Amino acid sequence: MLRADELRKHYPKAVQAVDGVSLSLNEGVCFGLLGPNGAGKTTTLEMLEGIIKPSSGQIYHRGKPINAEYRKHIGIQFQHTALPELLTVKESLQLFQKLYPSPLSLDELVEACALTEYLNRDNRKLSGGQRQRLLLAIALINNPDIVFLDEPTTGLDPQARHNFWSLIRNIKARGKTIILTTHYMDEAEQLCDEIAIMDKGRILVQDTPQNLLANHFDGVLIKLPKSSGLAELSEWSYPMAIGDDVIEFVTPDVEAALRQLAQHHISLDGLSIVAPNLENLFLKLTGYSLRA
Ligand SMILES: Nc1ncnc2c1ncn2[C@@H]1O[C@H](COP(=O)(O)OP(=O)(O)OP(=O)(O)O)[C@@H](O)[C@H]1O
Repeated sequence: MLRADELRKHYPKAVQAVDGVSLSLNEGVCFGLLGPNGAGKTTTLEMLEGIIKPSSGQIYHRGKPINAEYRKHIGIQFQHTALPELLTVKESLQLFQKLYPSPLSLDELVEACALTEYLNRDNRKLSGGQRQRLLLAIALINNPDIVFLDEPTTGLDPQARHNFWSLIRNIKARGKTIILTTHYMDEAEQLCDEIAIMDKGRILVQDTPQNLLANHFDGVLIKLPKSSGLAELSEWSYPMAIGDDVIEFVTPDVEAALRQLAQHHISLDGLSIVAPNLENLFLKLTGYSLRA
């Protein structure tokens, strides 16, 4: 559906924002682009959307280099969009419908984005979650093949985020290819078939979340409070990550690790055993903690 070869973007008097990104996305996948602030996600997305030109590299849609036609096949939900003032949700959708030769009907948009209750509400009175749903409906108006979502749930409360996730799943079930950026690792784990983690303009890893975790972690993560004294031990088999309050290590053999802790008289109070998740992987690869 979409392929990018060796995309680079250099801004004058600035860093190399994107430094050789290649991607290949099949139809119907949900692809997540993750990375710390300034990693180059938005720049990559804007090149894939055809909004900015790469300094070098090429993008192909269904095997052909992208051109003016491409715009007709994509929908974009921008991170920051000003909605028309003094209009209701219904009037806004009708306004955007006029921009396209064969837009989706109001009923289809309202159903896809769960907007029935808010149709007659003034745009300015929408909550964060309702606003994002309207912006998603606007992105879907031309019935695109590919939908781009730039941090679609940033700033939403947990319930609104979960509601938005179910809309994205519905859109995916309609066969759309979805490309999203996010700072939320649980969002990527929930929604994405494939993810790429970027840093400093380059893709560090790209695969399914399951494969990435299986390839980077050999076992489970054991966490102990720092006060357990584990950090002070001179003889310990597993590499430890020591945080302000917590010590973590990965082990393929939980029983052996627990036996070792007991032999060293380390208290197991507050011990937890968890499966490593994308957040642990992100920290391992980039060394940054994530913005909430
Ligand atoms: N128009 C521009 N002119 C100059 N530099 C830019 C421009 N846009 C982005 N940059 C720089 O390019 C780099 C990548 O920025 P980009 O916005 O793509 O990162 P990001 O991963 O989307 O970050 P965030 O998560 O904060 O949105 C940063 O160093 C940024 O300052």
